[in-house]
Amino acid sequence: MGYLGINMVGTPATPLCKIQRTPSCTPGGPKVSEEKILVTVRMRPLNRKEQAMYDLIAWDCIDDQKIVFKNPNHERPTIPYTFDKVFEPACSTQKVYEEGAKDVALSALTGINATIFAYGQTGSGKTFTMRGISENAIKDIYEHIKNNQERDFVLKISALEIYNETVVDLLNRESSSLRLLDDPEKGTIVEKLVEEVVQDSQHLRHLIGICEAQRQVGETALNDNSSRSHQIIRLTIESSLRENSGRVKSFLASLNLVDLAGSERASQTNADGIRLKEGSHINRSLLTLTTVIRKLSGGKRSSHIPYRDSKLTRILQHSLGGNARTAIICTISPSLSHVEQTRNTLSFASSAKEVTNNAKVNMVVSDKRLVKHLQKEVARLEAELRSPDPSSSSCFRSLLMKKEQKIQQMEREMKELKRQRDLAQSQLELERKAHKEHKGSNQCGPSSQTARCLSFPVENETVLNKPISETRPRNAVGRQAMVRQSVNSTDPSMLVHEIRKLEQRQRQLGEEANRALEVLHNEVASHRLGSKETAESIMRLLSDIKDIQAVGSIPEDIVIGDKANLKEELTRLNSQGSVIASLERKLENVQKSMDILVSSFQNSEEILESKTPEFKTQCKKKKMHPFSLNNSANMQNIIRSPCSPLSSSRKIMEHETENKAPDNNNMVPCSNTLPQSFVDTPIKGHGNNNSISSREGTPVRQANSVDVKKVQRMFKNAAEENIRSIRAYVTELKERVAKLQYQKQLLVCQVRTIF
Ligand SMILES: Nc1ncnc2c1ncn2[C@@H]1O[C@H](COP(=O)(O)OP(=O)(O)OP(=O)(O)O)[C@@H](O)[C@H]1O
Repeated sequence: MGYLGINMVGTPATPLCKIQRTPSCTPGGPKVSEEKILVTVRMRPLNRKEQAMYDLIAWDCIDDQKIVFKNPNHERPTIPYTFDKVFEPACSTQKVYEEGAKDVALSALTGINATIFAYGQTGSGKTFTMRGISENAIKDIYEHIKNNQERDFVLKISALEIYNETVVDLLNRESSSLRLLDDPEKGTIVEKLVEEVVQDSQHLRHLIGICEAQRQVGETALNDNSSRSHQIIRLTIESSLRENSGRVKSFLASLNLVDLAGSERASQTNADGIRLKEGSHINRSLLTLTTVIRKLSGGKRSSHIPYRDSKLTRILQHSLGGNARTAIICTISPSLSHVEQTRNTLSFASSAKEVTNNAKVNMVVSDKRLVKHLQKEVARLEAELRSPDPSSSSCFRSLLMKKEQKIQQMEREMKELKRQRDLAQSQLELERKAHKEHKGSNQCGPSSQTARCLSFPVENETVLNKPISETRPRNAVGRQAMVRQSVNSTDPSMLVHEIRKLEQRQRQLGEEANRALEVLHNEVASHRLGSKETAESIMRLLSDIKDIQAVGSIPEDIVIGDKANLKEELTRLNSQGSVIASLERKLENVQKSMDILVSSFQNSEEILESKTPEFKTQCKKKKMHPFSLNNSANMQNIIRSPCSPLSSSRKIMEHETENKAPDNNNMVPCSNTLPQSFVDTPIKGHGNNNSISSREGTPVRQANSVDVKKVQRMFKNAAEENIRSIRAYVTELKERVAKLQYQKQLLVCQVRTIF
């Protein structure tokens, strides 16, 4: 015997979520949803013992549904019992099955639980009837399977007996008492009850035979072969149908074939000892069964139903007012001697027929194809998670890296664009300020012509051509902005560059001043003007300016970008502050010297004019101070200078000298690095003192026929204008030095903020 490894057997109750609550039509029967228990009564014939005792038949089956107690004495009429069917003693088991069990039994083939009871006193024919019912059911079940090839049927069988309130597995006799467990969906189940798959009808019959053989039997006064236990044979039938959609619908139901122990009282069986004990247990289960039936029949479903008072009622709970179709065949003895037991049986049957069950089709809907597909998909995903595809992961990784690189590049571009925007904004601001300053500088004064002759950048021209009071704030803002830009760029080279530019400008100023003083010296010397002290003063000025140039020179070994060198440079610049102040003072002295020269020149003229011709002649003969006025050729040079600011004097001379023959021997080239007033004036010792040059390069011969007084007046005017020009130039130099000093101080302050 092969057992299926199912440890628990209960009334089939598929999971609620899988049950399709559709009314079903049992084979040959109506649709079922709610119905009362089918109760029939079978009366056996008088057995041999009863016949031997001349026992009377006390019951009469007046029709197929009514049975009535025959009153032997005819004292009073009795009320017949009415049931679904009443089978007289001559009725065959086949007919009992057909009319009292078949419909219910075959419900299990369509997913409806079914239970067939045999209830009656001992020896009334319960076992006899149930054997016939089982046989017919097996035959019909397999006939149905044979006629329904489109469905797949699986039959399983389990069998137990309840003996003295102990559950015993009839298919595994070696097992001990089985426990009953409560399952939320299936109800009461029997733990470890063997359930075996049935191969065919013969196999089923064979197994049922084994169960019969295993059952507890004993001899009683009423039955030589009395069953002393309640036997439950359970057939579980599962039928499946494959639909075109791939879904599978399965019916799952059980058929309980129950052969109860005898319901007689112990006294009636003359029981004592073991039989008495058996009877008490038997009666306990039967008493509970009766109580349950009576309560269920009274319509008291809401009240407590004592299913749990006996193992029999616990196991058969679904069949008693639950999800099952139930048929009870009450077997009775016809003999008058057992009339009371028969009355009890009929009373029980009368109650049972009032019990209503609520049978449902137990259908399991499973989409095996879908389930298989999902299972495969899950398995594939799990495998992929465990060992991800290297190609796909590397592809994702490289894609991610590319994205990150692109993001970084965009961030860099954004940063650069922001930087360029900020730079453009600052440059625009500087340009705007420079433009404003440039506009202001276009309104330059009389000295602009001289300033433009200097080789300074336009920016400096702007500064230099403005009065200090006006240019300082603007210049400070522009310079600060430039230095701020240098600081912001953290480039020390820009600071050094700025310092060097200032130094260069200072040096250029010094050179200009030097040349101016040299010209002045020559001029004074050629005119024999001034005193000896004046000449010495000018010489000292020349020497001082040369010293300033020497001091202002920048060491060439400055390493740009070196902080230490920058600090040294800063110190040096600070020390030059006093030098510049000194220069400023000396330029003031130059100014004073100019004033003295002018006054001395005027005095000389006055003295000269007051002298007699004799004195003039003496003067010509006498060798005078180097600054004597008898160098008329140099006077002419100054007067005739084509670039001199004194254009009126030049025009006069041109007018006076036109139609004169040219002299090619006294040509002096013009220089572009000096103010025109000085460039076009030959420096003494650098050319022929007796020659006269013009801008056009046409030599002018000395005119001896010109009136001396007129010439002297012309010389006087020209000298006065030249000296005024020199004085204005020196004044400009003074202003420029002051501006440079201011710029340098500003730059020094800005450089200090870096450190
Ligand atoms: N309808 C019947 N026709 C002929 N014989 C029957 C009929 N019913 C029962 N018998 C016979 O009566 C005897 C007792 O029957 P059975 O064993 O089935 O009684 P029982 O109710 O099962 O008793 P117990 O409860 O003690 O097991 C048997 O020998 C059986 O053959």
